[in-house]
Amino acid sequence: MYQVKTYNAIAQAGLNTFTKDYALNQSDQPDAYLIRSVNLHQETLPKSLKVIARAGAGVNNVPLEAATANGTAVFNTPGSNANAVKELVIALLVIASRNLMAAASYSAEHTEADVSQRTEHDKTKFNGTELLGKTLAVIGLGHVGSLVANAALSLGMNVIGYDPYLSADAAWNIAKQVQRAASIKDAVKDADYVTVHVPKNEDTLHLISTTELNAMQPGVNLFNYSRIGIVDNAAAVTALNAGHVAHYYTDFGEPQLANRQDVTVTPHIGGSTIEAEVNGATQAAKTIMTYLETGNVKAAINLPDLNVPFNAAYRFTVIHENVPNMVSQITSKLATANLNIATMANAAKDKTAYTIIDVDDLDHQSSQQLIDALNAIPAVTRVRLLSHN
Ligand SMILES: NC(=O)C1=CN([C@@H]2O[C@H](COP(=O)(O)OP(=O)(O)OC[C@H]3O[C@@H](n4cnc5c(N)ncnc54)[C@H](O)[C@@H]3O)[C@@H](O)[C@H]2O)C=CC1
Ligand SMILES: O=C(O)CCC(=O)C(=O)O
Repeated sequence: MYQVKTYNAIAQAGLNTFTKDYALNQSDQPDAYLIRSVNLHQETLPKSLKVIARAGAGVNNVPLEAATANGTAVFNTPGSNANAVKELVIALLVIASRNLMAAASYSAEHTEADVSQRTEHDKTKFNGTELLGKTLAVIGLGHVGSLVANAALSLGMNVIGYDPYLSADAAWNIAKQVQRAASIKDAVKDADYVTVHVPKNEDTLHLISTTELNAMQPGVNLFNYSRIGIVDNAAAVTALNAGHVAHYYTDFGEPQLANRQDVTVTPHIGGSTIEAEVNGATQAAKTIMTYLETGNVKAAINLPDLNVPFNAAYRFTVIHENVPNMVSQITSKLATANLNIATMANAAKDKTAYTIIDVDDLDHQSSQQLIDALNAIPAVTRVRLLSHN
């Protein structure tokens, strides 16, 4: 029985995906974590932990180096909540263009009779603009950014995208009318609205700061529905104070953004729809089961892709450092154990490599000895033995 520890509110419909071989509990010997936004950076990952699945996109709450050193695979659920973020950003574009926050709270501030008398008079206070023909800059054109860009096009906006790392697969999702910018400055310089949809990492910290804000035209509306820190909030506040940025919308609050008419902070609700939560939890549960039962890897954050049909009786999976001579050391241990290899595959990603070896016969007496011998190879971080039962 596999032990799965969950953190945060995980959609029950997703948890129902687990088969009877999985126990959901708070075990201190978990095989898997299924998480959302919990910050794991201060946690010591237990040695039993083979996989962390993040229901959602961002993995900045997961200590990736520690996980890799522990031999723990880390996955997210790409795209599972992208539509939810897209719809929220489109709603905010409409809110921004039509002064809708102020207009919608208007009736709450007046008595019924007063409203009926004043409506026609006061409506001029809430004049807006249309999105049709306005320009949106989208920084990051992955799962969320591509949906936002395409939806904005369908509203008649001009859309300029910037994403120097766009994958070939992701490029297929972007409408050809989205113009490509060569730099952030080029993307934002004529934009009425700027939205960022990039992962948080050391390269994207303060991606939008004073230089980029100064490159925007006065009156721009800025959106950060990615992560705190991608927009330099201190620089954004300076630009708001100068009247250069008209309004800043973000999903991530901090004290300097509080109590301002020109800032809207939503409480990290970008992915908070029933549909997105079910999608994410279901995808995460399936990922955990596939990895624990077959060792196969597709789109892990810290392991290379490796997909080998599991047809043999037994499978060894070995996570190790990406250094020379590992495969020969591993196979020589199997040779010493007099084992015939049915299938073998190896792949590497950055500093980490992963080897799968299938065998048809295995003497149970000596299997633990072999696991110990593989674990004793310097640079091996985790060995697992899988079988079909
Ligand atoms: N507010 C919320 O609740 C949610 C927030 N997010 C966040 O939104 C962001 C985007 O998520 P996804 O679209 O799913 O990720 P993704 O990985 O599908 O796309 C990110 C894109 O950013 C691009 N990129 C990376 N560095 C860049 C840079 N320096 N400049 C320009 N582009 C760059 C990548 O090439 C990629 O195409 C992430 O930070 C994620 O954590 C995602 C879902 C919900
Ligand atoms: O609602 C959540 O769990 C977080 C969504 C999010 O920020 C993400 O998927 O990166």
